Amino acid sequence: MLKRLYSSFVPRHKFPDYTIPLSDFKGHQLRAIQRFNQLLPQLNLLLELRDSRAPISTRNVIFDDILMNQKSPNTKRLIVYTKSDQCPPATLMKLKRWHDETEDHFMTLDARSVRDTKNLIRVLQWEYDELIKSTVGELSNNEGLPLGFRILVAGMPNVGKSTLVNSLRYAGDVKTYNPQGSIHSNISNKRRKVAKTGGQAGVTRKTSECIRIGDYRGGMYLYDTPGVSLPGRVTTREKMLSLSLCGCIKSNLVDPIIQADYLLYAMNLQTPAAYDHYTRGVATNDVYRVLKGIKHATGIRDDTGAAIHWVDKWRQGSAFAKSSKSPGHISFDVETLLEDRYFSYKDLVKRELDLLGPWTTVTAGQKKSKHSRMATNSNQLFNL
Ligand SMILES: Nc1nc2c(ncn2[C@@H]2O[C@H](COP(=O)(O)OP(=O)(O)OP(=O)(O)O)[C@@H](O)[C@H]2O)c(=O)[nH]1
Repeated sequence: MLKRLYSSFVPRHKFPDYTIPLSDFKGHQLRAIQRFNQLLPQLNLLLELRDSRAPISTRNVIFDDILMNQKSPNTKRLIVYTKSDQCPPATLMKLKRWHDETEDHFMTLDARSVRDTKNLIRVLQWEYDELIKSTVGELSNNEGLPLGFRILVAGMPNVGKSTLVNSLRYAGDVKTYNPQGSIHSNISNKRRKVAKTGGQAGVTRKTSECIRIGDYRGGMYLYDTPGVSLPGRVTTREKMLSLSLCGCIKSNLVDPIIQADYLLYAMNLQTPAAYDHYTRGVATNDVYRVLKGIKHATGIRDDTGAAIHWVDKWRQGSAFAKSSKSPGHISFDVETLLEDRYFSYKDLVKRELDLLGPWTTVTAGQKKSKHSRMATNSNQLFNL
């Protein structure tokens, strides 16, 4: 029955040309970038987090630029795609191909899972060993470097940085560990929570002090950082919508009905079964038809309220959790649906670096008067 209804359905292949803001860049994010630049010479690894539901949109070209322009190119990068529990399997295959092409190291994980975090710790220990081998020449018994292994956890707002920092801190300290029993277990021990987490963008406002994880070779040390958004000139309308669905920009920046329409657009390109319980099994390009079904199912009275409710469920990742008939997860980035001959990740990286251009004029640690500081910031924001 559903198949028959879908077979005549043609999804939109282009999203309508709505006007929406193209940046959510804030003053504290600029300060975070200044702090990155300050810390860079003593860092061993940049742990760059991206949301696996939107691997393209949550990629921040600013980190590429910072790493490329570092004076002593010692800092390595490991890309971590979080929220793997909500990642469509097809995206995983794409990630492997893309990163093979660019020769980046990457992994996917659920930042709340002790098992996944333990795997990450093993990778970090391996990186630490490699660093010791390359600097000292050989590995000796549990001896580390004088400053330990220093890691900066960075990424867009709300991708799960603080959650991962808490998990790493917890998993690094756990001495007895049962891999079977620990899958997806939440870090519930509040005493171990060193970083504040939350479902909204911008919870972390300042780069943390060093946080020690475990005692491997004298310890590994983390810095938790505020999420950094994209400058306006490297964003697109679709990117902002994707970021909005992931919670990486303030939820009220874009009209909720437009967000709901984008969600519908993405679902139609993947699986209308993700919403058709609201439309009696019918696939549609009409967002108001879906909102009508949501209003009916929830008792919400207005379209905006229904749109907020629907988008929020997807943003939090709870939309499928309660449904036994889950048709799978949705990618918010439509690039992940394109065949390789229509989309090249490598080209995208290059294109975004060109678009960003020479922008890193922020000099770390400069002391300025309040007035000149505000002027610099607004000029830089203007340039962004
Ligand atoms: N399902 C799922 N949820 C996650 C995962 N990682 C983080 N979250 C949730 O995502 C939300 C944001 O997590 P945070 O750790 O606060 O994100 P952040 O990157 O530190 O955010 P900012 O402080 O705004 O930069 C929280 O509600 C977390 O519970 C994950 O791997 N899977």
